[in-house]
Amino acid sequence: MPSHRHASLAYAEGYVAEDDVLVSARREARRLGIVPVEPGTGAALRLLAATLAARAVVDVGTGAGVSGIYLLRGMRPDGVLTTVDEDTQGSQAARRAFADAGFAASRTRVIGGASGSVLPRLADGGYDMVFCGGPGTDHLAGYEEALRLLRPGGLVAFDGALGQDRVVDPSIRDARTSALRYLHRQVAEDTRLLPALLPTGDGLLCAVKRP
Ligand SMILES: C[S@@+](CC[C@H](N)C(=O)[O-])C[C@H]1O[C@@H](n2cnc3c(N)ncnc32)[C@H](O)[C@@H]1O
Repeated sequence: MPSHRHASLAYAEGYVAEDDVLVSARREARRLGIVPVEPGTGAALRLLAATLAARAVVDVGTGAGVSGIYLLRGMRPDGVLTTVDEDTQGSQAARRAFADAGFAASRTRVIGGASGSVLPRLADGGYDMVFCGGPGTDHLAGYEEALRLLRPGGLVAFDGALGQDRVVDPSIRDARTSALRYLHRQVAEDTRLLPALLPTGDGLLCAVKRP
């Protein structure tokens, strides 16, 4: 790797500056022991939501609302973010962060519960984008649900896809890393999808559902 590669990646990660609302949501996440999306990943999510002119987005793993704020900032002004988390403290912090960011309560559906029980209740083909920001071990289930939830031309994105740089090391075979490798293969080979693995943050695996 060229000598400045790491510096370039760090530069890219911080390229889009975060405002006070995001800094405060990030601080609250840290206080609650939640790991939010990296700034570069957030900027990518906002970009993707804007490119889709997204009106309906699912955020799996609300955390303290950092990914949700980025998504809402990319969505259409009348768009609704459906965000799911089983942790009530994080969800309360996210509600406050969305209000601080100036979003009306009608723009968010903050649903408490495990993704495995909430996602099956959401409408088939009703969403422009699904962001899976929960644990990598849940991504496979998220992948199956996302294909059902997305409209044709919609996009799914998985955070943490590089598994803290463990995925590229073939000697590492723990369950989480193996599950991520399996997800990579499934998404790459799925003829219904057009994939790309973006090396932002801990890796953002994206795929568009072919129209
Ligand atoms: C990495 S954090 C998400 C951070 C958030 N996307 C952000 O950028 O602020 C992962 C979140 O997933 C939630 N989570 C983990 N397993 C879950 C499950 N099975 N169903 C719903 N939420 C889950 C955790 O409570 C945690 O808040």
